[in-house]
Amino acid sequence: MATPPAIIWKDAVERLLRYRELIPRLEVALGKFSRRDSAELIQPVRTTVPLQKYNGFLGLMPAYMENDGVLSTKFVCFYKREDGSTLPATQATVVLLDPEYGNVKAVMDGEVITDMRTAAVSAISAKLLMRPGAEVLAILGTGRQALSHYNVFTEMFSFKEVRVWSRTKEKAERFRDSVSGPVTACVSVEEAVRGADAIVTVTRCTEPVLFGQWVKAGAHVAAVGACRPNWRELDDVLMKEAVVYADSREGAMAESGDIVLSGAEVFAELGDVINGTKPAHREKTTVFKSLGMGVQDAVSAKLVFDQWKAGHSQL
Ligand SMILES: NC(=O)C1=CN([C@@H]2O[C@H](COP(=O)(O)OP(=O)(O)OC[C@H]3O[C@@H](n4cnc5c(N)ncnc54)[C@H](O)[C@@H]3O)[C@@H](O)[C@H]2O)C=CC1
Ligand SMILES: O=C(O)C1=NCCCC1
Repeated sequence: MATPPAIIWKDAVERLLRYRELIPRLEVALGKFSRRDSAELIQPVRTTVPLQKYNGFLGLMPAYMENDGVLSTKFVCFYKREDGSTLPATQATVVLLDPEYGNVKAVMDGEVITDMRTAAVSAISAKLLMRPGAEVLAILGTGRQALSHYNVFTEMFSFKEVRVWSRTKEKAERFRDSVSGPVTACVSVEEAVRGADAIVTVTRCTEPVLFGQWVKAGAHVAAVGACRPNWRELDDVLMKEAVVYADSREGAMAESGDIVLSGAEVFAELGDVINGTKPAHREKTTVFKSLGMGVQDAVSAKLVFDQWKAGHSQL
């Protein structure tokens, strides 16, 4: 009989997940995904169920990696919250199953996984697409994803200046005061992004906040919010001028308002660049459109579970 599932709470996930172990595993998984070898990896575009009354969605994000023996699904609720709402933008749980028996091996907090794997994939996009010698990072938004992106970008790269923008100066200043490194709190998006080499958009907005006219030629943009086909973070000018990369082409075509409504073409997936089948246009303005993928959660959950098991076998 199967043993009861492990329940792995948020504080344990926080303790067990580390970018230095996560990032190389995500790079391998992105490459596998872009090879579209169903004997190795199956990950459909997520199913979304509207939660109309609450202005949100339930996303179901399964993934199966046969050779790695990993079967998982994430349940994530995400919301278009009204201004001033203190309710969370996303809530997530990851379930890890035994692919042979179908029993649940672990149920774990998915918030830390979502924060960290999303930021890690944006950092991979910057590693592949940002110009060498990048000095200025701008982050638009000051929520959970802003913090995880700040953490991994400052861990992986040596920016001389980090700027943040939020809709109120107080929020930008609160973010600045909550992190250990130097940050400039900006009062306008334009002030934050003018001259920036890397720009991360992690807002809950549904209309464009980042306009191409302010973006330095050759900058790299990791666009993380706006994950519905009628939501936007970036304007048409930027979408049409930039070379656009995505985590999943099918996901981007189905879910990204920035792509669907601008008519921009997805040039390549990050996995194509990792596999060497498509070039990294570092010399051009690049946009990485992130939607999030079940396989990113699967890899993260396996890492958490393996570390959790190792810790428990020593007891
Ligand atoms: N691509 C991916 O894999 C993932 C994307 N997301 C998306 O990333 C975004 C940020 O998520 P969290 O940091 O968890 O949310 P959060 O609620 O912690 O932070 C959201 C930030 O956006 C700001 N904001 C809210 N409405 C805005 C508006 N109309 N204009 C400008 N700023 C606005 C808030 O003040 C806050 O700074 C959301 O859109 C979420 O759906 C979240 C998880 C994964
Ligand atoms: O991949 C995810 O997880 C999410 N993507 C977009 C919306 C929130 C969660």
